[in-house]
Amino acid sequence: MTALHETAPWTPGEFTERLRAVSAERYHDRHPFNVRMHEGTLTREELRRWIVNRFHYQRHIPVKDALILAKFDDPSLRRGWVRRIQDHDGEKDGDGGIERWLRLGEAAGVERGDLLDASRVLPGVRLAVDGYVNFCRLRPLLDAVAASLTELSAPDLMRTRIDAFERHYPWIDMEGLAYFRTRVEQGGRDGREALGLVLEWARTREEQERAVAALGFKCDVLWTLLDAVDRGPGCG
Ligand SMILES: O=C(O)c1cc(C(=O)O)c2c(n1)C(=O)C(=O)c1cc(C(=O)O)[nH]c1-2
Repeated sequence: MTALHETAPWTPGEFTERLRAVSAERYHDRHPFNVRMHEGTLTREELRRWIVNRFHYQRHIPVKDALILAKFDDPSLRRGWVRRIQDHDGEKDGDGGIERWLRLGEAAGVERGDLLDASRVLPGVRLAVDGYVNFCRLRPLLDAVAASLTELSAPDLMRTRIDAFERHYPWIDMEGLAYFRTRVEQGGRDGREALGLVLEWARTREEQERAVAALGFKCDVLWTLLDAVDRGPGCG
């Protein structure tokens, strides 16, 4: 009896609560570096270091989404997911999220070439991003899609970030914030879509727990990335 009860699947409401609890406890909005960013106490050098290193994450998002895309066998699901790649890569040169992040860099005084130069990326950031890409490459579809559910928390973070940048970092050209403005809507839509898929696919308790663990792993990726940025270069 007890064993049966223990392994009974959560209701959709309970499952959603579990997922939201992971983000509430472990999302990178609570990281000390992010807290300082929003308080307005980052130096120019620290903010530029974050922009350079986060670009490494940004440019790998469409790569991990292509790996996820290859796991779908349903055309309509593929059609939905391919839009995420287009959001980042744009329809043509000069479009899309990666281009907007490059403009964010320029608005903060970082040359495009320095953003594109992967040799400037901190080792911890490289490992965190590799970890996320490989997770999506190697794990089942459910786990890979569940890992993207941090995006449920991203729109609120974007709104707070836009506000903090406008208030505390007037030396950044505000045109550069277009990346964050676009992600408020895109992130909300992506998060809702991914949640619908995860609720539909994870029917057993074991699958539900795997989804919760995947989201926890992704929170660790984002947290570790900020740890590395916070610590900064080890030498030089
Ligand atoms: O700046 C952020 O705090 C933040 C967080 C996240 C996230 O929560 O994973 C993403 C993004 N930004 C983002 O810009 C983005 O394109 C994105 C894609 C994904 C994903 O896992 O598919 N997360 C995020």
